[in-house]
This record gives sequence, C-alpha cells and structure tokens, in this order.
Amino acid sequence: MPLSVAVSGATGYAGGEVLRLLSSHPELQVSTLAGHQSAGSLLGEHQPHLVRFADRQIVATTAEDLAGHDVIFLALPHGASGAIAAEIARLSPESLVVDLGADHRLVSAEAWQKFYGSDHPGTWTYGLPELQLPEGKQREQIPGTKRLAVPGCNVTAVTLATAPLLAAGLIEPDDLVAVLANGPSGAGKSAKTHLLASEILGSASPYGVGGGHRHVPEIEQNLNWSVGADAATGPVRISFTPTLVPMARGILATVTARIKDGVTQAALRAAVQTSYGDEPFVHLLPEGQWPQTASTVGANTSLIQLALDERAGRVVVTCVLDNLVKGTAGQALQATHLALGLPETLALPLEGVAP
Ligand SMILES: NC(=O)C1=CN([C@@H]2O[C@H](COP(=O)(O)OP(=O)(O)OC[C@H]3O[C@@H](n4cnc5c(N)ncnc54)[C@H](OP(=O)(O)O)[C@@H]3O)[C@@H](O)[C@H]2O)C=CC1
Ligand SMILES: CC(=O)N[C@@H](CCC(=O)OP(=O)(O)O)C(=O)O
Repeated sequence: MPLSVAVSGATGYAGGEVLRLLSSHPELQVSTLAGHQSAGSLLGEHQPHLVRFADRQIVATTAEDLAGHDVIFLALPHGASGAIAAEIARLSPESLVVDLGADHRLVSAEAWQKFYGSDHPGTWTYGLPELQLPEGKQREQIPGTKRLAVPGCNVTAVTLATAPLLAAGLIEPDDLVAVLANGPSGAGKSAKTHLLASEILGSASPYGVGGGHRHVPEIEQNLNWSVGADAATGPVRISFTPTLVPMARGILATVTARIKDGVTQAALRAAVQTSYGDEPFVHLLPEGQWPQTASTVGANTSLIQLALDERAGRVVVTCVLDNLVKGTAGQALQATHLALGLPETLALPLEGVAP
C-alpha cells in the first residue's frame, strides 16, 4: 500500500515541483495539499501544469491537517516551518517531516540568529546525500531519520563543486571564491519588484554581495564537515556572490580555490571522479566539456567540470543544476527515499529537457 503524503506550500515553486515528481510515484501518494492565501481554492488555479492534481482542493497549512501522514513536505518561506514542525512533532511523532526551507539546516544557533534574525528552530538530519565527508558520504546519516533538512540550490551547487577537493586535501580551505548565475525561480513565486520581467530580461545583476547572503554559513558548515572540522569554527572561508540572470530555472556555480603545492589537473579530476564516480545524479563531464544549465532542466542531475589554472595557482570548478529539482524538490525526494529505505533513484528524472 502506498505511503500517504502531505505537501504544504503546494502553490509555490518548490511545493509544485514536489507534486510534479510525486505525480506518478509508485510508493508515495499525495493525500493533502496545503497552502496559505490559496486555501479553499483548487490547485489547477495556481499550478495549471500539474493536471493530475488540478481538481484537488487546497487546505490551510495547519499541524492538524498535516499530521497523520507518513511523509510531510514543508515547502514554506523561511521561518515558517519551525513552529509548525514543533506542533507536528507533538501530534504525529512518527511522520517523516521533510523541510525544504532553511529552518533546520544550520547547526549553529548563533549563525541562524545572525543571518535569519530569529530564534534557531533546531537542527535536523542534513539531506545532501552526495556530500563528501572525510570518510564516506552524508547519505549514510539519512536512513531511518524522521526529520530531514534539505539544502537549497546555491548551497547544493557550491558544496558539490568543492567538497571532494577539500576532503582530498588538494585545495586551501580559507581561500574559496564562488560566483553564481541564478534563475529567478530560485526566489519563489510571490510578487517581488526585482523579479518583474521588465527588470530581469536583458539584464544580469549581483545580489547578496559582500558576505551577507544567508547561504554563506550553510556553505561553510558543509565544507567544514568535508574536512572533518567543526561546522561553525572550522577553517573554511568562502566569498559568495550570486547573480540574477534571465533564465527561468537553473544555477551555474563557478568556484575557484587556491591549490596546494604540486597539485595537478589529474589529481583534481581523480578526487572528483572518486567521489562521484558511482553517484547516479552527480557527474564529472569528460575533460574539456563544460556544463550548461539547459542540460539539467527538469532533471535531478548535477554536472561538474574543472580546470587547473596553473598561472593563477587556482582550480576552477563549475557545477550546474536545476534549482527546483536537484536544488530543492528532487533532492528532497531523493533524501526521503533514503530515509524510508526506498530505492534512492525512484521516480527521479536523470535526463533534462534541453533545448
Ligand atoms: N524556489 C527555489 O528554487 C527554492 C526554494 N527553496 C525553499 O523552498 C521554500 C518555498 O520556496 P518557493 O516554493 O520558492 O516559494 P513560493 O513563494 O513559490 O511559495 C511559497 C508557498 O508557501 C505558502 N506560504 C506562504 N506563506 C505561508 C505561511 N505563512 N504559512 C504557510 N504557507 C505559506 C504559499 O502559499 P499561498 O500561495 O497559498 O499563499 C506558497 O505555497 C522556501 O523556504 C525556499 O527557500 C529551496 C531551494 C530552492
Ligand atoms: C534568485 C534567488 O533569489 N535565489 C535564491 C535561492 C534560494 C535557495 O537556494 O533556497 P534556500 O534559501 O531555501 O536555500 C537566493 O539566492 O536566495
């Protein structure tokens, strides 16, 4: 018998993508769709592409309505999942709760307070299966967990690009620079002036510049883990600059790092290939072939390439993914499978829809 699922944030980009991926899932069946302002309306009014769910009514997001399902996806704005998750824990402790927002990702309460400006809601099992740790992968922490905190698109792309090189000791941890091209869907569906078509078409603009973006502590946390250091006080330092560009979906992350003396291109490639060679969703491309965001649209796939810039003494690593799939909903479903003991790749698309 399929497991029952509730999806909150069903009218949003992330919740909608969870629904798309669940629409023909063999083991998980969507029972409840929850929203906020849309409560009482039909999903088809908000997500016309999700035809199988078009006539399903949206309920308000309450712990009572979400409790009792085997799996509960929380795709809510930052800060909204902490309170409802606490209520769900009381009403429905056996449910697997999967948070697609940031509320339960950070270990450091101090970092949460500084970058999100509220009390720390807590720390759950981190849902990035391919994260390279000094020994093994983050995947090993996930089976059996009842609480999953799934990282978002920026953090996933930068972490996947960098962790294998750090874990292998090939790059300096305190001199990392990441510049990203980001599609506006990463900012969600709710109306924002800077995301109007008239603002983004034919233009590119940086944001969160100068170390202030809330993803800095999360990236540093993950990369500190990759070298076996404390999440908040470890040696990793990154300069992180995202850039809004006119493509609906996608992330292109370019990370550069100072290499340690004597490190070769072959050693850099070997570290990434060793880490991801057996991974279904993360792929190092053949030498000289550079990844394009279009190749991952709709897929739970991340593509990576690197080159040694000998004159600069730095490695350049690029990583692309679809922010709504490997950067959110696909990753959430992948980690959910691991938590439930289902096959990790179930119902997750590997191929994109380019062009
Ligand atoms: N977009 C992306 O690429 C990524 C998003 N995420 C994370 O996923 C989460 C959702 O993002 P996204 O889907 O993009 O956002 P959207 O703005 O597209 O959707 C937000 C959803 O949350 C609902 N909602 C709004 N306020 C509340 C509230 N107070 N209580 C309950 N529900 C509420 C909305 O319902 P209604 O429409 O009915 O008001 C809507 O369904 C965020 O935490 C985001 O950081 C993570 C990685 C990438
Ligand atoms: C274009 C844009 O604004 N993108 C978002 C990406 C959001 C994301 O990665 O989600 P989480 O915040 O849940 O991690 C940003 O840079 O903040």
